[in-house]
Amino acid sequence: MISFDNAAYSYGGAELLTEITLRLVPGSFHFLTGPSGAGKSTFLKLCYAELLPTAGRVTLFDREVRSLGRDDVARMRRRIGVVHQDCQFIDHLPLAANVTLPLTVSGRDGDPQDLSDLLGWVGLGALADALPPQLSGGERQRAAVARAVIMGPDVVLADEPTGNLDWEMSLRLLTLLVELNKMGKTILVATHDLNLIRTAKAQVAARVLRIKNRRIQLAGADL
Ligand SMILES: Nc1ncnc2c1ncn2[C@@H]1O[C@H](COP(=O)(O)OP(=O)(O)OP(=O)(O)O)[C@@H](O)[C@H]1O
Repeated sequence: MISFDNAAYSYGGAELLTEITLRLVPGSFHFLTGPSGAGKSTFLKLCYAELLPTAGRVTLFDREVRSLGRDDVARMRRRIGVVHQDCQFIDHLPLAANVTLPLTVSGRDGDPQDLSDLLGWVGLGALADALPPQLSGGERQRAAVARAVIMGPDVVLADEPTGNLDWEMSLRLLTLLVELNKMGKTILVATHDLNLIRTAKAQVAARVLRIKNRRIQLAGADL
């Protein structure tokens, strides 16, 4: 689904990530961890072709990312939902319009019942008309999950989705990600919250990738 073959990335100086060889198979659940600045967000960006590897190969849905034209990338992105670290909502649009923005941008009309079901699933059914600045951090993150899945992606990538949330809200968000995985979606969550990873491991067969010395390794049971 997403595979890295001896891939590397550099912002111009020394390589930030190097010799990355791994595969995210359909239906898998991975965490990505590592110290601040290690390259977690950069790795996620490589996973949705926001960045192209500076060496080696990254393949999305059996296509090498460097061979993709602009339309191919747009098509690919519909299959990959991203929960961004900072949510990036449009403040003057109500929550429902923010969540359906990916549909609007691609010229599709959403089914109002589907939207209502989706907002209900993330626990925001009563806040469809609220403006983003009126939402709490946890509500914003759950809205970001709803927006990431509105196009029915195969893969969901989340960048520190619980970064600013208290533990109860973090668990609620984790539950949504676990449920998405149970629906068959491939999940990758960047986080430095080891408690969250330990808790998740009781609920789902999650594997942990760790960035160490610019490389990404599968972490053992030593979490
Ligand atoms: N556009 C850019 N140009 C140059 N350097 C960058 C750019 N984006 C990120 N970096 C640098 O690359 C390194 C890795 O950044 P990245 O955001 O991928 O790390 P991270 O592991 O996600 O960090 P955090 O946990 O703090 O979010 C950092 O040193 C950062 O300053």
